[in-house]
Amino acid sequence: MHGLGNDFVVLDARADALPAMTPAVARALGDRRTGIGFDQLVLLEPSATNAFRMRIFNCDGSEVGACGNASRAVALLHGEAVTIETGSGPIALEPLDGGARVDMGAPRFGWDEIPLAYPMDTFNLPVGWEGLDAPMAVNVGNPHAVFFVEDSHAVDLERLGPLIEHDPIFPERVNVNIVSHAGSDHLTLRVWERGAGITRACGTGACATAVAAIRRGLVQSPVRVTLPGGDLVIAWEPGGTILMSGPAAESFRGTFDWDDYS
Ligand SMILES: N[C@@H](CCC[C@H](N)C(=O)O)C(=O)O
Repeated sequence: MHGLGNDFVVLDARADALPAMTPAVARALGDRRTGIGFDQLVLLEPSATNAFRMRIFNCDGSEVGACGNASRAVALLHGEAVTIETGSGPIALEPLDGGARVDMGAPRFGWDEIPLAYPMDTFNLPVGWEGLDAPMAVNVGNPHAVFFVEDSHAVDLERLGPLIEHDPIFPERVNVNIVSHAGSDHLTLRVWERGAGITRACGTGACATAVAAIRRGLVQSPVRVTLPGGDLVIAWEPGGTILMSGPAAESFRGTFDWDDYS
């Protein structure tokens, strides 16, 4: 499945259990030349607290708490409104025609909630990397640094993305968002994803970016966020939860032999 070209392999183990997923199996499946290939692997499992549980693995094998685009894909697959368990708490999915709306929960801004290595002002982090300065740090189920620039396409994200992702001030690494202001309710965004690199779209990146831009007074909710793969609409009022709307699609279904990857 994919959401704006951010692509996923979705394994549905809600009714029939699969062998245990490990970082090594996720990495092997995620290899675009020797495996199936994806930005994220999504594993659906039974849940003790909600309708079912969604686990998310980046293509480097790391397990993470949230994925906005995959949440819309899972909403489409499930086909009816449902609240599910994720590593970062429950989220509410509502399928729409050709996509979904997801309540991603409330953003968090505490330095230890991002998390950062030590106390810092998360509204304007007092740090910079070669001209990329003073990002806002936001956790929307996963950690994001949001940099506002004049022209997001002029930034060498391929080179700076991994530098920032692995900077020791982010002990759990970070997703890197480069945003330019396109209008009073419109932003343009490119994302270097933690554990996956540059993707065509990042749903949580769009959420973190819209929240950061609203907090800085640059735009008003709802915000249209244009990513290389297309547009998402993000609604958020301070103190509330984030509503993300956008498309999702199924690409194909198939089978593979687990033994080839373990
Ligand atoms: N593609 C995603 C985010 C996936 C997880 C992220 N790379 C992380 O490590 O936190 C999205 O659509 O939100």
